[in-house]
Amino acid sequence: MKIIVTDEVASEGLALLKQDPRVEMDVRLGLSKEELLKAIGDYEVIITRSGTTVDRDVLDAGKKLKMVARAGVGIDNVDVEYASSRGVIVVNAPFGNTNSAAEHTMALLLSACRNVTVANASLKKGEWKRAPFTGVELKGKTAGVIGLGKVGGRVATRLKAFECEVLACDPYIAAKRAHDLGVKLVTHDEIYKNCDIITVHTPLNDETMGMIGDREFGLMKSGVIILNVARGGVIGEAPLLANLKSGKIALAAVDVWSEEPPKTDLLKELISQDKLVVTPHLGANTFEAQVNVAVDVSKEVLNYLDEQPLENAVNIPRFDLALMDQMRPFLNLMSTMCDFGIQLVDTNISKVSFSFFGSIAHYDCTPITVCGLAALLNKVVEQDVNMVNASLIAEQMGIAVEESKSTQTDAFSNLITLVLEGEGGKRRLISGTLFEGIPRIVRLRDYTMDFTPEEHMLLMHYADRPGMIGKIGTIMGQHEINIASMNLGRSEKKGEAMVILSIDSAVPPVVVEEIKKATEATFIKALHMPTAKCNRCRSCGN
Ligand SMILES: NC(=O)c1ccc[n+]([C@@H]2O[C@H](COP(=O)([O-])OP(=O)(O)OC[C@H]3O[C@@H](n4cnc5c(N)ncnc54)[C@H](O)[C@@H]3O)[C@@H](O)[C@H]2O)c1
Ligand SMILES: O=C(O)[C@H](O)COP(=O)(O)O
Repeated sequence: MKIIVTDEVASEGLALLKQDPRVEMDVRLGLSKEELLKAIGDYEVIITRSGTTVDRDVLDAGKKLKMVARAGVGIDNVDVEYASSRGVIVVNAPFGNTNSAAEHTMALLLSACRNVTVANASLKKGEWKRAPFTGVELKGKTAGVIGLGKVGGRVATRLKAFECEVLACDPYIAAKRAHDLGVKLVTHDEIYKNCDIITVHTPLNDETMGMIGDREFGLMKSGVIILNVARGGVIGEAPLLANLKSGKIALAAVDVWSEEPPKTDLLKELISQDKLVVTPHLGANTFEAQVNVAVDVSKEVLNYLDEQPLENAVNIPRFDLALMDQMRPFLNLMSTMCDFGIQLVDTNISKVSFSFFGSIAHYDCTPITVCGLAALLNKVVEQDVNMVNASLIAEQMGIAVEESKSTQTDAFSNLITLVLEGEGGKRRLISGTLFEGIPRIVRLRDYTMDFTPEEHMLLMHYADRPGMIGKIGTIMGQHEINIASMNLGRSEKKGEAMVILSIDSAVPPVVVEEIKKATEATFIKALHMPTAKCNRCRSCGN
């Protein structure tokens, strides 16, 4: 697999990939957009930081691209929605630089409060000035944390250690988190009105872009201290400059910019302000954090190569890692049922229903549904369908997807039912379960069955009468096709029968035709299930 690394990523992480014989890696830093567009077509994985914009152009040019791996938390530089539509997995490293960003926030806050940067420059110039650099203390101040996630939570804890009263605002967290951190949860406006120090720790998105602008600055106390170590643009840069100049903001510190590196006159003027401490996006730049995020994304790339579950994919529905071992056999069952079911459909599909019964229904089954959808669509569209783009492709094709769950079940502790509906209301129903971790199909239409799908099978439906099995066996024997097992479902004696044969090799179309004639089958289909090769194996779970 060819990997391109376009930002500085710690060698300790990349070493994990380099030592893998399946990986061919090129580190190409400082590429212009044109250069990246030219190069990206050769690669299956791009490893980046915030310095590389992975937009539509890059994703379109990345014809072989399977994964965008962001060695850090913010993914605002990646067009995740477009990547998803193209089936490209986006992973990040959401934990490795949290502490680094929180410590950097405190470093900037203390630098601003104690005039460290300006006093440092003054002394280095040969001056000895003390009174102009008189600072302010954190103790006793009210500090507001906007975004009480991983970084915000750590900043809150550190502010408390400095004896600040901490207010926080985050509409998406449980009140318990604020309670556990010992901070008071308030509204955005209460933060603006009451705080001496305000620090933002939200992602940059449509909701948070320009979140702090003229109105919000208008609500703030005079002499407020403002920090942005989250993303450029969360605090409006023009109003920040205006309020720094007017003195409404006493001090500020900014690590992140709407344009990096900053080139506009506005940003240059903002950066030049004495009351503003600035750094060039250094929040995550500690040796510790860089090793952490590099190792984390490299492990994700290896997980992808090994077909193991991804821990930090941002555009794939997934189970909690703790549940993964328990759920993997159900993913296999679902793929098997879908591979089987789709071969029975001879019209366009208009609706797919996935129903989960029994103890499995206690869990979020979305990953199993999406896995099934991907298995189905892979068989019907040219495009490569995976768990990233399956739902989107179904929507584009006008296929309705339904999921239902019930903890009630009759005979099995767990049961999954797949219903495929085609044109003219044609329905195919398949129910499956796991016996000791192995997929079993236990219902086809209204027939009770019991078989483990195998690589080669023959399914048929005919009027049950004596001698049918013998006829089938004779024809198969004449063509030297060995029957491994047979399962028969009947609604009543001498009624209709549904028969499934597992065979050791494929049944050629002429033989299918011969059997059809001999049995007067109303339905007959030779099925090929390459994915079922492993169904007899009890250990690998593939
Ligand atoms: N300067 C750096 O180098 C650096 C380093 C790490 C993280 N970051 C940035 O810091 C930010 C936070 O990172 P994190 O790891 O803590 O992310 P996180 O996802 O753990 O936390 C973000 C929090 O913001 C909250 N939030 C979202 N919208 C909000 C809104 N409108 N108002 C209030 N809260 C809102 C979310 O509920 C979440 O709790 C991200 O933008 C990340 O990119 C920057
Ligand atoms: O979002 C992040 O992880 C931080 O902002 C760090 O970005 P960087 O990896 O470009 O330093």
